[in-house]
Amino acid sequence: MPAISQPAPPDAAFIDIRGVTKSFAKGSIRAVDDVSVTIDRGDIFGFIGYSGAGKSTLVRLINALEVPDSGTVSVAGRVVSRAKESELREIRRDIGMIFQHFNLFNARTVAANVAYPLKLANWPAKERAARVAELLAFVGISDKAKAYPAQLSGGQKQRVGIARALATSPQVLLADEATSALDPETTREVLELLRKVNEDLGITVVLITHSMTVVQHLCTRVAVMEKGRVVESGDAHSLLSNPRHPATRRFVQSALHDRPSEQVVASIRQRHAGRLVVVSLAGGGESGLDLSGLAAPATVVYGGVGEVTDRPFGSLTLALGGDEVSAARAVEQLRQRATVTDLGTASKPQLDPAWSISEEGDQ
Ligand SMILES: Nc1ncnc2c1ncn2[C@@H]1O[C@H](COP(=O)(O)OP(=O)(O)OP(=O)(O)O)[C@@H](O)[C@H]1O
Repeated sequence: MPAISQPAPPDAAFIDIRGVTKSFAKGSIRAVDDVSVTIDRGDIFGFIGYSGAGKSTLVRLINALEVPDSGTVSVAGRVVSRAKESELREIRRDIGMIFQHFNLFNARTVAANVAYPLKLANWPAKERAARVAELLAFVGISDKAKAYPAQLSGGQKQRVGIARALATSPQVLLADEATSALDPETTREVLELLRKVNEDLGITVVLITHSMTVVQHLCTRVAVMEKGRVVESGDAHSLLSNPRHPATRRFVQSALHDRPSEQVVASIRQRHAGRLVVVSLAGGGESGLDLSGLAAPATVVYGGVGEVTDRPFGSLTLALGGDEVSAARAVEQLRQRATVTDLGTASKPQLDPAWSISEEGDQ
């Protein structure tokens, strides 16, 4: 291994992005704006956010396809953001990447596509063939070794992409919208394969997605990006079940439709005079939220529930009946069991503007 001139700071995380800014068009587009994120070894870390948020640029900074204007990026103990040309090949061998449109060589067979990085790394032909066979078996397409990409389905093409990205035994796999071109069934299969890459091979997976499904099924940690900045980050389950930033709320809402907009609240109030509360399943324990034994009768009037990393999340809006005192007691009981947002009554509404998601804001 060639000498690497710049070791990462001693306290650096496995992937350590510190104060990174990257602009384009002579500084007029700030694609990544003072971002600091740490990713631990073994994480499945998702960058989420809408188009143009800066996700791809950030990931391209991790494998040194872009150089930051300021800040540093280090991966597995070395600074990649200022690596010399001579070091880049070594660094990229350690960081595999897969793409939305697979980026396969159409004129080469599956086996030749997977062998390509090994050829670049000067592996002898015999060892190359053995490694390719091993990789194709791992991704489950041994029978397609001699096929050409045009003869494969989207899911099979992404399996080839994954096998090729794993060829040189990287420590990190970057996935840029890797399932966006696939149907839901194939998406689930590819997500399972990525989980296997993480669990069986111990590879840290960093993915970019605008899909809640991907985050729900795969990510252990997430960072939400908006306008070049990371606006919220943390453990996937707690962040998605208790989103604080409006961008995160919109993201969860777009998939789960669990929280009523102001307009929906107004329409619910026409049918229910009592107090409305939104209870998040985040605090409801591993198995869900117990609604039994409340001091006031509770009617579910809105909500959405799903799973993240095999634990329930989402929220339910309840209309509490009975008198004011029993409703207040029921709210206290609910607060013992879950995170509660009190929307008040029609005569005393308490809608927190920061919490609410207007129809306009939904994307
Ligand atoms: N090479 C470039 N030259 C000029 N502008 C760029 C370049 N790369 C990215 N940008 C701009 O930087 C901003 C962030 O782009 P980026 O692709 O990182 O966002 P994204 O969140 O990945 O979005 P998408 O999901 O659409 O790819 C956008 O405004 C984009 O147009």
